[in-house]
Amino acid sequence: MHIVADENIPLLDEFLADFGRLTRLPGRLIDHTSVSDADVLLVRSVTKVSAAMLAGTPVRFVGTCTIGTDHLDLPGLAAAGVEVASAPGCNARGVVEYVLSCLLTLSERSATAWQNKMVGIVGVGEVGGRLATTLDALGIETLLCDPPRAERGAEGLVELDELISRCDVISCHVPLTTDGKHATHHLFNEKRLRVLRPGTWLINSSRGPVIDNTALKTVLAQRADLLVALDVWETEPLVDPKLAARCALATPHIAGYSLDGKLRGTAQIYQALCRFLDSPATLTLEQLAPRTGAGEWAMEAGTPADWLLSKALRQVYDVRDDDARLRAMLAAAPSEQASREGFDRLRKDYPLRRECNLLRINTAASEPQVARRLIAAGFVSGGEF
Ligand SMILES: NC(=O)C1=CN([C@@H]2O[C@H](COP(=O)(O)OP(=O)(O)OC[C@H]3O[C@@H](n4cnc5c(N)ncnc54)[C@H](O)[C@@H]3O)[C@@H](O)[C@H]2O)C=CC1
Ligand SMILES: O=C(O)C(=O)[C@H](O)COP(=O)(O)O
Repeated sequence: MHIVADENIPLLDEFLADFGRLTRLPGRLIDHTSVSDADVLLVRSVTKVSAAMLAGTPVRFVGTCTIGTDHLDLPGLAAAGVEVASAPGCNARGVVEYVLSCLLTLSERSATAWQNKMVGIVGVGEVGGRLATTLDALGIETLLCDPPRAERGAEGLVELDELISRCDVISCHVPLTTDGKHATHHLFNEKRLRVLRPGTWLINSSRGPVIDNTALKTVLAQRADLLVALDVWETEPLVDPKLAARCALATPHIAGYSLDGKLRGTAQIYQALCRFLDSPATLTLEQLAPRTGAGEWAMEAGTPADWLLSKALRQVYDVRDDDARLRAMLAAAPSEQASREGFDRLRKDYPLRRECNLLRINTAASEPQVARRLIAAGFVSGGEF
C-alpha cells in the first residue's frame, strides 16, 4: 500500500510502520501528481482535496488529522466513492487554552477584569462546548449561539444578533461553510462588526473567512475601542500586515497547536484507517506518545484566587509569545511570498506546547477551594487534598 501524507503529521511513521510505503510531503505541495499511485492520502488543513484532484488515482481513503474539514470537498469525494475521515475534537482543549490566554491578556491590556465579562460563544460544538464548560467552572457568565443545534432541539441558545448586543466578549467556534441556511462565511460582516458593543473583545480561532477581514480593517480604523484577537486569516498563509497591526493579538493559526492535540489527531486517523481496511488497531497513543514533562507547582496559603488562576493560565500557554513571533515575522518579511513562507515556518517549527491537564498541582500546599476550582476548570490534574 502507498500512503502519501503531509510531513507535519507527527507519529505517522510509528503508527503506520506495517502499512507499506509512506511518502511525506509539504502539505501545500500535495497535488494530483503526488497521489497518482497512492492508495491513501493523509492531510492537514493546508491541502485542498477534491474529487478532481483524485480522479484517475487509486486513492480510496482520505484522512485529515484536523477538526476542520473545509479544505475537503466532502460531497464530491463521497460521490466519487472516497472514504473520508477527520479527527473531531482532537485539539479542542488547545483552542480553549488559547481563548483563555487571550482573555487574560486582553484583560491586562485594558485593565478590566475578564471574570466580570459576559462571554458570547458562537458555535457550541467540541471547542465552544468545552469553552462554555470551562468558563462555567470558573464562574464566568456565558451566552451561547448555535442555530443548527437550536433546530435540533437544544435549549438555552440565543440568536447571533442578540448575543452581539449583550456580550462583552465574543469567541467564534463555527466551521467554515459557504452554503445552506447557516452558512458561516462572513458571518461577521460589516453590519454586525459596526454594532459590536463599545469595548467588545472579538476572538476568532475558527476560520479566517468567518469574519469579513476587509470590513474588520475598516471598522477597526474607526473604532479603537474594539480589541480583536485573530488566530485565523481570510487570506492565509498571507496575513494583511495592516489588519494585524490593528489587532490586539495576532497569531499564525496555532490556537489548537498543542502536541497533545496533534497526536490525538494522528491516532484518530490511524483508527479510522484501520476500520476502513478492516484491520485491528493494535497500536495506541499511550504506547507511542512521548511522555509528558509535567510541571508541578504549589499554591501558598492566602494567595488570591485570581493571581493563582493567572499563574496557571500563563504556565499552560501564553498567547503573547505567538503574537510576538508573528509580528516579528511580518516586520522582517521583505515580500508577500516571504510572508507566506514565514507563516508556514512558524507553524512547522512550532515550539513544544503541552496541554494543561498534564500539569500537576501540589494541592497539599494549596488552598483546597481554589485548587478544586482549577481542577474543575481542567487546568491541572491530580493532587491530594
Ligand atoms: N485555530 C485553530 O487552530 C483551530 C480551529 N478550529 C476550527 O474550529 C471549528 C469548530 O471546531 P469544533 O467546535 O470542534 O467543531 P464542531 O463541529 O464540534 O462544532 C461547531 C459548532 O458550530 C455550530 N454552527 C454551525 N453553523 C453555525 C452558525 N451559523 N452559527 C452558530 N453556530 C454554528 C454547529 O452546529 C456546531 O455545534 C472547526 O470547524 C475548525 O474550523 C478547530 C481546531 C483548531
Ligand atoms: O484542527 C483544525 O481544524 C485546525 O485548524 C488545525 O489546528 C490546523 O492545523 P494544520 O492542519 O493547519 O496544521
